[in-house]
Amino acid sequence: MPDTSTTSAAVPSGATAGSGPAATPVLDVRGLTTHLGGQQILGGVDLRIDRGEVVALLGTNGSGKSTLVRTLVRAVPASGGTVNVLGAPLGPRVPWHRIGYVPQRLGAAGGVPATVREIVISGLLGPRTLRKPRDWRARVDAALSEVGLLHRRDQAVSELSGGQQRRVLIARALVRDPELLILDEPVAGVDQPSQEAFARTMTALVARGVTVLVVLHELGELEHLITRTVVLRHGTVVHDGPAPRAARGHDDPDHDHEHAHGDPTLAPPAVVLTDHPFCEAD
Ligand SMILES: Nc1ncnc2c1ncn2[C@@H]1O[C@H](COP(=O)(O)OP(=O)(O)OP(=O)(O)O)[C@@H](O)[C@H]1O
Repeated sequence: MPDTSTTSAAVPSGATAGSGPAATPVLDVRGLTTHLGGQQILGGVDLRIDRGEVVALLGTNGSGKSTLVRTLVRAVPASGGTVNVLGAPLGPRVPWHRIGYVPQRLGAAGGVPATVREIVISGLLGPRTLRKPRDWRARVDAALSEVGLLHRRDQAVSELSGGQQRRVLIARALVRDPELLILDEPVAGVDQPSQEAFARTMTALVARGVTVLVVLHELGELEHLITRTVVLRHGTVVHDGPAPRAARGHDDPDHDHEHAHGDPTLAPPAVVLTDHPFCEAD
């Protein structure tokens, strides 16, 4: 894996992300390139996210959204550029315990005879320690309550619906009490109750000031929370700006919103490591 830490000089390591324009960004990505299977997937991505922002990452299928977030959590290696996360260059100095990641798929848990609680507990384990914190029971129960699955905690995760399994992964991320939450299509194909539970969870997290990067195909129930949209196309950012907001209904010919009609990727469209904490076998 390339060590991007040696090329990163944007932010002094250990700096604390704060508020205000001069504060250290939660995420600072410059010229990021990623290759997979011998092909360039990300072609020089620039992205800055400040504390408290809720950023939706959009784009058509295959535009590179998952590759970008997987690169940010070191699930796939960067091949160029610099990335700083919570003030540290991408690598072991990043405070991974302050970051929650929800992958697109259940990954390693699929087919494994683990209970809901065991999956969530795994979110408390770090890359260098398998020891649970003393208050693990309370934290696990709180995270499961947050996603409405406390009553399922002793059930095998394989017995849950796809939407419920996704909620377990969200609880696994929340149990870390993250400052930065990265989610990859958390509501794609999930049942309505799970979508509503997710929207309630996100509303509570945003109210607490958690910074969010979420891959989405459509803003849907999260539209009111999104502060910025970033659109990828062919592995590069083609739009980075305020979330489009319809002032009148979309059927109204005089409706007013900020996205370009001619470009479907700009319409209100369509939200996981060895020495890293989120290794997924998907
Ligand atoms: N492990 C891999 N090896 C080779 N190519 C890959 C790999 N993973 C993804 N790709 C390719 O990278 C491109 C971007 O895929 P990615 O999953 O990042 O897109 P996406 O925008 O998240 O798509 P979707 O919306 O369908 O999830 C696609 O062309 C895909 O085929």
